[in-house]
Amino acid sequence: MEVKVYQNKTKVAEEFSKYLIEKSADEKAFHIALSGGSTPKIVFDVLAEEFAGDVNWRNIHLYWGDERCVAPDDAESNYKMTVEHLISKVDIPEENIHRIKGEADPKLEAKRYGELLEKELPKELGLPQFDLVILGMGDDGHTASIFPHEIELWVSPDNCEVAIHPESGQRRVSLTGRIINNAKTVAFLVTGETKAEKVKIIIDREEGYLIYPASHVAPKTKDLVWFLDAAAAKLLT
Ligand SMILES: O=C(O)[C@H](O)[C@@H](O)[C@H](O)[C@H](O)COP(=O)(O)O
Repeated sequence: MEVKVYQNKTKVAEEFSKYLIEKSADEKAFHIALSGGSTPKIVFDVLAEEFAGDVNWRNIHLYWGDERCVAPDDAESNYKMTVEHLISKVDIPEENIHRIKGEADPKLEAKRYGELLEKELPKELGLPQFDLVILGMGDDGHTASIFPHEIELWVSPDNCEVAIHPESGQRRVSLTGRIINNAKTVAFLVTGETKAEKVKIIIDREEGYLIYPASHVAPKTKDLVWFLDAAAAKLLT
């Protein structure tokens, strides 16, 4: 595991953009699962506005680590956020975009998306393998849409599950641990002071850390990188 700390969100976005460019430089398909939330917005803006010319978008295939069960034009949609902050600004072929259909029946969509991963992604150890999974972490230590109150979803035998947000009750389709931990690389993008406590507990594996889904992110390749701003990293020694 590698922990990279930068002074602010913009610097995190810039350094992650450079990291992505380096990782995806080979002339072959690069399959990425994106996260939702507010941190990626800044990263996508910087990537699209400052580094777009350095990425071979024809090789980039976008997927989502989770999606809210809403229409694709709903303000809550991770897909809509990604279109606004990234996809609308770069020359990525439409056929390279594999959204989770938030408007569909959640159970049926979790099944469909799980089958899509089997079909579209290369296999490693018999499971679909992403080149890169980008994750955020909630203040409660959730990641993707695996929340502490449903942590058993992490070990589901399926590629995707239907989760429920603990406060809003909103349903979501989420990748599960078997896919996330089968990725070649996992990058956490975590910023802001509200994350500092969980970042410390999880990275330093303090007592009780396993109740947080983010603590179960452990790619078999060991290639796990935390991109943090100083605020989220402030309790790390
Ligand atoms: O759909 C989502 O909301 C995300 O996938 C979620 O897991 C997010 O990454 C965390 O909630 C952190 O969000 P912030 O980046 O806004 O802190």
